[in-house]
Amino acid sequence: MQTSTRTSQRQSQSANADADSLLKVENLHWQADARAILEHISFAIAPGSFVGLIGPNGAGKSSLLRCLYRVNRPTQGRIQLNGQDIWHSSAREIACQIAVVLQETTGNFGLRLRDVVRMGLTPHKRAFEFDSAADLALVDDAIDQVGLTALAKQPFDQLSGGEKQRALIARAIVQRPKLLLMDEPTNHLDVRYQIQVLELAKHLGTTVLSSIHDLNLASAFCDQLLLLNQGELVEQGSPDQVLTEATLANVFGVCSSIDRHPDHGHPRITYHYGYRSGDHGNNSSGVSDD
Ligand SMILES: Nc1ncnc2c1ncn2[C@@H]1O[C@H](COP(=O)(O)OP(=O)(O)OP(=O)(O)O)[C@@H](O)[C@H]1O
Repeated sequence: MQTSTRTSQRQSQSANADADSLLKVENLHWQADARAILEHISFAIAPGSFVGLIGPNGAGKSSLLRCLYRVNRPTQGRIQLNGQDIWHSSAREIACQIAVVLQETTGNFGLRLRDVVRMGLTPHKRAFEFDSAADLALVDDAIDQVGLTALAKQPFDQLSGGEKQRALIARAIVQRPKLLLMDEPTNHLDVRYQIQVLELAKHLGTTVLSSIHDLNLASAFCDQLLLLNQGELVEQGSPDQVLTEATLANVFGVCSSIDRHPDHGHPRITYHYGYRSGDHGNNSSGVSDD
C-alpha cells in the first residue's frame, strides 16, 4: 500500500479545520480475518458540508462507512462526533445523531412506506412512548418533501428503487441527524433518480458523507472528496484538488480529459475509450486497445 505525499499535505491543511469539525477520524485502522482492510485513515468533516467518498471497487468505502456507523469496530484509531468518541457513546446516542441510507434495503416485512419513515422517530423515543400528533405531522411532512405522499400507504418492498431511496431520505429527515451517512445511495437508479436522491440529501441542510461511484455526480454535488485506494486515503480536498487526469489514471486506471462543467463550474470528466499508450498526455493508466 502506498500513502500519497499530497494526502499528508492536505491532511495537515485539514488539521487547521479540525477544531470546527463535526466528524473527526484519527489514524483509523480496521482489519477483517487478520487482513488489513483500512489503514492510516485520518480526516475531518466540517458541519454542513457534503462530502463524497470515492474510490475503485474494493477500496474500502463501505468498510469505512461501517466503522462510522458503529458496525465495524476499528482495530486502531479514534472516531469523534462533536468531540465525543462514538465507541464510548451508547448505540441510542449515536442513532440520535447519525442516520444511515444504504444502497439496498429489503426485509421490511410488509411495512408500509409511512411506517418505515416513522421509524426515524424511534431513537428519540423512550420505551412505550407514543408518537404525538406533532411527530406524525413531521412524518407526513417528510414524505411530502420527498414527493411520496401518494404512496404513503404502499408496502415498502413494492416500491421502486428510486422511491425506496427517497423514502429512506424521508426517514433521515424525521430522524434529524447531525450526520447522514449514505453508502452508494444511487446504485441501480436511473439518472433522473440519481440526481434527485443527491439533490434531496444536499438540501437537507445536514452534514452528509456519501460513497458515490459516478465521479461526475461526485464532482457536481460534493464540497469535499475523500479518495480511498487499497484501504488508504490517498487524496482529500475539493473536487478541483482531487479529480485530476493524473489521479484518475493512477487510481482508477482510466484515461480522461477534465474541463469545467458549464453549470456548476466543478470539474467535468470525459472518459476516453480504447486509446493506445501515448495517444494522450497522461498514459500512466496503462489502458490500451490491444
Ligand atoms: N467483514 C469482512 N470480512 C472480510 N473481508 C471484508 C469484510 N468486509 C469487507 N471486506 C473486504 O474488504 C475490502 C474492501 O471492501 P469494501 O466493501 O469496503 O470496498 P468498497 O470500496 O465499498 O467496494 P465496492 O466499490 O466494490 O462496493 C474487500 O476486499 C472486501 O472483500
